[in-house]
Amino acid sequence: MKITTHRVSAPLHTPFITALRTATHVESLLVEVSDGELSGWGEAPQVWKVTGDSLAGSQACIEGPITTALDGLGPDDLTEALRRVQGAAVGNFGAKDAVDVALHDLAARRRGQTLHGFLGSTVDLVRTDVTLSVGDAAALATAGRDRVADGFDVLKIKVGTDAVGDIERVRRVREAIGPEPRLRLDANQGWTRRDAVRVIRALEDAGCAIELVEQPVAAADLDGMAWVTDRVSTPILADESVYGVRDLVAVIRQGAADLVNVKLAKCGGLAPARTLLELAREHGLGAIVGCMMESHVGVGAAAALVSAYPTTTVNDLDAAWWLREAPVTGIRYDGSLIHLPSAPGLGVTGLTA
Ligand SMILES: C[C@H](N)C(=O)N[C@H](CCC(=O)O)C(=O)O
Ligand SMILES: [Mg+2]
Repeated sequence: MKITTHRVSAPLHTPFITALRTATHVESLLVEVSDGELSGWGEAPQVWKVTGDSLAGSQACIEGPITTALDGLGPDDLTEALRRVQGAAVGNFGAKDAVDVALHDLAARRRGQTLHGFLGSTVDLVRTDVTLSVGDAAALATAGRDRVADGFDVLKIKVGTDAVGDIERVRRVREAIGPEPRLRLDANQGWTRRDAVRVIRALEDAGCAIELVEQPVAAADLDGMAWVTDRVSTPILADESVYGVRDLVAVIRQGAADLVNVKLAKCGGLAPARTLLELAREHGLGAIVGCMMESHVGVGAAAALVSAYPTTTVNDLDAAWWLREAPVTGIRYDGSLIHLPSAPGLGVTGLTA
């Protein structure tokens, strides 16, 4: 098998702003694994402020230890190939994700199947929420109304930059969109535990009907997250606190959250993501599948996953919707619905530009 990497810098139509970072582009390494005839595709997004993965680091890992680990292996032994990818290096989840997905994609194509079909799915539509960037109350209220008009019925508001102001911002969005659309919040680690309880209780008292609050406190502060989870009625979703199985076990043991956000770029691809979803299910923890700011390749793989392994609520797979133009063919958005491709694998036929 031959592995080729392509650096992609794709502009967004609107800046994506969280408590951790501002992105104007998706910066990704697209990875192509070829058997000489067919290619499977995967994606390693650069997210310095979340995973710490960079294009250069992912490229070095893929061209170095991962390529060495796969040396001499044919495309038919998917299980062994996936095992070798995970064992090739410590960390480097973006690099492992890209090659894991590309290997799955190649295996699906070799059978003439879509990736979601290969994973066992019989559905080709997946629902997503849409994110509202950090902003002032008026801008958020307008963006909320616009997204509902675009056909989204689950909105995720980025908060966490200023706890007191967050209460008013969220209240204004709820007022602007009315009672029907679901609202969820993502603080991206921006609050202290006391801020988190104060904000969430204020929103509960104001009747804002928040579906869930994602990563209220610092990733490493599981005690703090458990403290918050114990003190509010709104479900708490662990994101940056959970990369792999060890992290999820810690969250479960401490009762630190009600749900977990599984992302391919945090755990290293489809195989480890399935393990996490299974573990969450066995322990009665809710789960969603999310994404980093990444393109149709990474989001397409995550959408294929949830079409085969349903989660407990609507997933957070809007990243590719933010792109001004698609750098590859594959999934397509229609309001809150993601149409999975009918072409083999992820439906990627090469770079469009
Ligand atoms: C894109 C998705 N809706 C999202 O919000 N993901 C973020 C991290 C994305 C990034 O910073 O690249 C999250 O859930 O924290
Ligand atoms: Mg998050």
